[in-house]
Amino acid sequence: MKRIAILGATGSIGTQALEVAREHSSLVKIEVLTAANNAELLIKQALEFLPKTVVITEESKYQHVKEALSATTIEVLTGCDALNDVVKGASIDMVLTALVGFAGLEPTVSAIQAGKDVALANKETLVVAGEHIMSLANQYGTKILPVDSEHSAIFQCLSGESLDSVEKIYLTASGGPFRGKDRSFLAHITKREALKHPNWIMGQKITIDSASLMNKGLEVIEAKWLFNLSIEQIEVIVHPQSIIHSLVQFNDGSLKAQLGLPDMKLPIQYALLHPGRPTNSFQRFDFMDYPQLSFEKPDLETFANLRLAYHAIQQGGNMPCILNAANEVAVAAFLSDEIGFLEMSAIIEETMTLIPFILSPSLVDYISIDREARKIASDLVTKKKKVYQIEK
Ligand SMILES: NC(=O)C1=CN([C@@H]2O[C@H](COP(=O)(O)OP(=O)(O)OC[C@H]3O[C@@H](n4cnc5c(N)ncnc54)[C@H](OP(=O)(O)O)[C@@H]3O)[C@@H](O)[C@H]2O)C=CC1
Ligand SMILES: CC(=O)[C@@H](O)[C@H](O)COP(=O)(O)O
Ligand SMILES: [Mn+2]
Repeated sequence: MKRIAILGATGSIGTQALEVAREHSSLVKIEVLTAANNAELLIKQALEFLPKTVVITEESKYQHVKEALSATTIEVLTGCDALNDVVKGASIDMVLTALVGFAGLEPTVSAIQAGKDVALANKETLVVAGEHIMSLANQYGTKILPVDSEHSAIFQCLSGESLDSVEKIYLTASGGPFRGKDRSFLAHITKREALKHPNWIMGQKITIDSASLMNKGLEVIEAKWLFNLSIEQIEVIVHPQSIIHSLVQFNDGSLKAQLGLPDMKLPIQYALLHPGRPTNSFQRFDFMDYPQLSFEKPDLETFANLRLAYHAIQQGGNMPCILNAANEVAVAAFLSDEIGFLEMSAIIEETMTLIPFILSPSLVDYISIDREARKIASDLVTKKKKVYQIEK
């Protein structure tokens, strides 16, 4: 029985992880569930899975959750610091980081330091501090199991192989809803259009990241740290059908790919139950539904965010942290109709030029770098907001 804490249980990954837990109730026991705001869903989940502890980080929702669970023995905690404590519980084997954004970093560090394996969905953690996280996992002897579909694919392709035999990897990208469009088109798109991913149903932040290709940029950085690769060994290839989830090319030129329907339950199950592959009732692939799989080069001129992410990781140091923070601010501003789609890249690029470069930040430094980058990016949003409102 794997005893699991799910951070971000009410989100897209969190709810699908609970579907996996339902499917494999004899193999998975849910010990902890957390949410930020969605008290009603958290309560419903808690009453079904009866975890030891739940956390609602938004303090104003605490009393409501506490009262709703008063007839049970479930412990109810609140506040962001509770996430750092709850992952250390003696009864937990693995922590699934399914919360979104920089907020994933500290609980992941706490989980590793407590010797817990991490099923990592929260890619922002590795974008910000990948080198630290991987060396911490090494130091504490814990495993980092990728949940992100591309990284799960690479992880599966590497099973039984030596990392030394990898020539390069191909990270597949759907291209998002605006594949093939130019910048004049992107200047006028709405958030409704950007939130329509062609193949995946996901949380709002990652869906916008997919539309801008920032998601692929974050994934390049995530792959670098997870698999100890140089940036030159990571190539993005657009594959609009999202059936091949990524590929590894070995030194002899041979390629291995992992394929499947675009369904996150598969990589979630693989991470939670690794190395097992228990059977399940999930839908099977039918080749006749996909007679053609196609490939294209990504358009780095139109989709500047992918270029900026490559630039950030080539520079290293605090740059990926700045990129990530500015992106989180820009995506939130786009989602609240404060700026247009193209302004997101402009804000990220400008923020990256305004913060002094630091080559080797400590884990603690990342908290202040993130804060500073958010402040600068927010000021840029305020400036651009005025122009955007006039032009709209
Ligand atoms: N969705 C997908 O298919 C994929 C997602 N990922 C990655 O997985 C992570 C989660 O994505 P996704 O499930 O789409 O996101 P969602 O927005 O759907 O869910 C986020 C979850 O985290 C909680 N949360 C949000 N902000 C905070 C915070 N500051 N502190 C604590 N908890 C918080 C939310 O609670 P509440 O509901 O109460 O707001 C919710 O439970 C992201 O890093 C994403 O990039 C990777 C591959 C695929
Ligand atoms: C499901 C998953 O892993 C997402 O990260 C997905 O890859 C997004 O699709 P894009 O390829 O459009 O970014
Ligand atoms: Mn992905």
